[in-house]
Amino acid sequence: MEEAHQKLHAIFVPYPLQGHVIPSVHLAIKLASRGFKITFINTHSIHHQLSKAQPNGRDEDIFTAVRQSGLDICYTTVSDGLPVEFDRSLNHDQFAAALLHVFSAHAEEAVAKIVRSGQPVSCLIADTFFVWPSKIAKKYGLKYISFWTEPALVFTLYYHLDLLRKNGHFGCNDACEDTINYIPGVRALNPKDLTSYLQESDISTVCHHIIFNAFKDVKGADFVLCNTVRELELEIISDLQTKISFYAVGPILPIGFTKSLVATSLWSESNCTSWLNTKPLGSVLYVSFGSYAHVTKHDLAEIAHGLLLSKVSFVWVVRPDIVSSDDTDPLPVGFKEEISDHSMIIPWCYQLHVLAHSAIKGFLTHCGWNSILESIWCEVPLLCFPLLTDQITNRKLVVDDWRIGINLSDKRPITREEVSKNINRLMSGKSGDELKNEIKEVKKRLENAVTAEGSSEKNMDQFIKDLKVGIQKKSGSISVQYQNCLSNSNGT
Ligand SMILES: O=c1ccn([C@@H]2O[C@H](COP(=O)(O)OP(=O)(O)O[C@H]3O[C@H](CO)[C@@H](O)[C@H](O)[C@H]3O)[C@@H](O)[C@H]2O)c(=O)[nH]1
Repeated sequence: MEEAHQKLHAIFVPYPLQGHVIPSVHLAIKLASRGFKITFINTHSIHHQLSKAQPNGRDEDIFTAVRQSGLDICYTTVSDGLPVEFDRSLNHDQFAAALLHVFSAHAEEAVAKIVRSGQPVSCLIADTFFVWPSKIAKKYGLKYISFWTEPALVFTLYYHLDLLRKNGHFGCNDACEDTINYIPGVRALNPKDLTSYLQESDISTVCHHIIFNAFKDVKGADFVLCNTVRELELEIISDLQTKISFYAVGPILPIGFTKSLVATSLWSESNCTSWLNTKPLGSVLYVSFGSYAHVTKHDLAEIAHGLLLSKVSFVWVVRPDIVSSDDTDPLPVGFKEEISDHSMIIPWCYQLHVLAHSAIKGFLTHCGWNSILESIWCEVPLLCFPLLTDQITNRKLVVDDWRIGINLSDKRPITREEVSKNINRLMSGKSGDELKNEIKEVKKRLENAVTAEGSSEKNMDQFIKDLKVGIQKKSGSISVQYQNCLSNSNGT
């Protein structure tokens, strides 16, 4: 009874995309193992895809197994405003518009329902890319904890949009090409390393509206948790902490690397362990472009031919919608036959297992932030082919700052010769060894951060302490707000 009384109850709403759901699930587990009660809310669509991807295809509460292990995590689902079977990958802008304009109503209804049920709720944890959490948190008297799943560098760029505008680097016809040296905590940044959205001249798109509104909303957050490590982005984080309650708590990865107890894959995982077991140590290239970005048919063909030219063995994740979900067989004719048993093509896998396998030597990646953290953790150097959003900026961190990866190509469009040359640079010779040594050093920083005395663990302790103090201070006003809110929603 005593323990139940002290438990902090957080409602957790992840952004309904694979690269956000995975770290959100693991953050939820981390918080639950620190004594939180969590109510985790997926969209119906994410839940449907997770269920379909399960070997048994069963429509289950994804947290059943962790609850049986003693963690207090409840699970529910809510509509994102679109029919479950709607092809969100093919109709990206319509999906993004639903998240921008419609999802808040469904999210609010879900929050209101939990609050009205009489359960004591103290906070709302939601992805920074949502445009509504601070308003809903305020209405229901909850602390708002914003979860940022990209590096702190990208957060600070969006946070300082006004500075980028003022200096002619964003939102003008002829964007200035001078080095960006005025963002606090960021030493110098070439405009070509800004996120794709910050480099576009049309800033009236739905994604821009999401960014503008989300970064207005995050200014009302009580806390920001970021999936990064203080030692990797020290100056940026130090500056952000002078402005907001920002905590670096990464890398948020499944503990111990054993298969996660919670289903987090949106596609069925192919098992390539037996095949990898037949390959010599450090001989295979892992290729994956994450869950979200599309590759053009031209680039896909050049990568395919470049892989063949390199003669390196590879495991390539070719998602069913990698080019587009209405082009289900986009690889060059005869490619699959040509690779035979030398290499492997799969639609999806449990990436952490593959990266951790001793046969894997390098990772050709789109530079999604989770993939970068996972690759560092497994000490696998990266071959970078960023496609959009933060991936452009993440490449700069990997290649220019930390020197743990190289570019797939310095020119666009990419050519098969360039692809093959750089695969061989990564997989053999001096540059491969240098990258391996560097990545071992960076891995140490990640590893140290999550030890009991490490920065991320301490930041997590501090966050929980600060949250409790904040909740205690606000408890008087919370109950008043909460009562008002209940009266309003009951129409009294
Ligand atoms: O076959 C696969 C391929 C990927 N993954 C996992 O899927 C996640 C992919 O995440 P990420 O590498 O970050 O790429 P995206 O799916 O593209 O993630 C989106 O979200 C990220 C975090 O916000 C951003 O950094 C990216 O740019 C954005 O596209 C990782 O955890 C991978 O381990 C698998 O489990 N199996």
